[in-house]
Parts: sequence; C-alpha cells; structure tokens
Amino acid sequence: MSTSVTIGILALQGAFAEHQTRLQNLRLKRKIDAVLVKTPEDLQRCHALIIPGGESTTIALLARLSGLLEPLKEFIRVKPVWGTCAGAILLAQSVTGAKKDGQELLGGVSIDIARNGWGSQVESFEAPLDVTGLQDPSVPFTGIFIRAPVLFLVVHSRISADLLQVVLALAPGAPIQVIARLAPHLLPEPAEDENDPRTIVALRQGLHLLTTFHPELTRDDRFHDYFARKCVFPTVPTS
Ligand SMILES: NC(=O)CC[C@H](N)C(=O)O
Repeated sequence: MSTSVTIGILALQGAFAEHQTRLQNLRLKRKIDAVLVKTPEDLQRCHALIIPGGESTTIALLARLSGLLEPLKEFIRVKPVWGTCAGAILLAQSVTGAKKDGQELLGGVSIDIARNGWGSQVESFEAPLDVTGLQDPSVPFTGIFIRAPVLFLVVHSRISADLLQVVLALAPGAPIQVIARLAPHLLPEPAEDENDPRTIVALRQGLHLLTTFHPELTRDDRFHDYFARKCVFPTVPTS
C-alpha cells in the first residue's frame, strides 16, 4: 500500500484556494491530501508546502504574526517547497526592489530576485513557455505573469542566461536547474540580447521549485503534477 502524501498550501493571503483545486484535480498513483496551512500545527502535518502568489510583504508579515516564520524556515531546510511569484520571492536568498523598510524572506533557494522586476509598464502578461520535464512536453505551458519578479544574481546588473546557469551551478547547495524559459522574442519589453535573464522563469534547486508565474491560475495541472512526482514523492517513502 502506498502512503498518502500531505501537501500544504500556505493560506495567509493570495491564490491559495486555486492551488488546492489544482492539487485536488491530480490523478496520480499516490493519494494527495491538499491542506491549507494557517498555523504551525497545520504545517507540522505536511510532507511538502506550496507558497502561493499574492503579496510577498503581506505574506511575510502574516507569517510572523501567526508564529509561522521560524517554523517555515525550518520546514524549508528539510522538506520540498514550491513558491509561485510572491512565494518565489519569499524563497529567494535576497531581493532587489524590496519595500522601503526592507522585507523579510524565508530563503532556501540560492538566487537573488528582483521584485516587480518587469518594470511599471508591464503589470501582467501571458506567454507560452518551453518547459523541461513536464508531461506532454510538446504542449506549451501558458505562463501567467502578474507583477512578476525577475531572477537576478547581481543587484541591478543583468548577466547572460548562460552565465547565470554557470554561476547558479556553482552556488552553495544543490545545483540549480532552469526548467522553464520564455522565448526572447516574447518578452513584453524588448530583450537586450538573446540571453536576457528575464527569459528564465522557473528553477529547481534540490527539493525546491520556484516559478515566477502562476500555474494555479490555468486549468493545466502539469506543474502541480511535476512538483508532486519529482520533488515530493521521492521524499515520502511508501509503506
Ligand atoms: N503575483 C504576485 O504574486 C505578485 C508578487 C508581488 N509583486 C510581490 O511583491 O509580492
């Protein structure tokens, strides 16, 4: 008999209900319980966690008020976590464009991230993505970007996507794998060159997954399927 797997969704603010619906839609060999996490006790029951999109500063503040900040940091050290958009910001080791008085991060993934990094002209957009490792790879995944962050390594400087790969591979911790890209000609503002780092929109490092867009706002379950099969199931032995 395979053990069921509990995936929590941090439910303090943002698009948590949509993640729960997508997880409940999955039809996999192992049963998934998709539970909302509002307290440290809720978190304790989980094998893995999704931190949704929303507003990273608000989520961090509510996490502090709910006594979840330290338990979340501890959880991230040992269990799989997927951050979408604001959730990706919270998982970064540092952030550019943080709120004036600074903002609290959880860390866990060795990247720097530029909050609202597309600039004020580009509030939101949709674009087909090239993704490695999803089911039905020939079907493009629609990326929904809403005041999305951009993955940067060096504050205020853009380095080529290839160089980024190399530096990320050398970063402490597990190697980083870029898993989704935007074609340079689809960038909403012209690419500086074909290696514009804005083309990198999803990464995986060790147990963690980070997407700068919102898979939960589509009807396409393939990213949830990916997280469950590739990041979560290997950490929960069957009994
Ligand atoms: N769609 C989103 O999650 C937006 C993230 C938001 N810009 C933030 O700072 O948290």
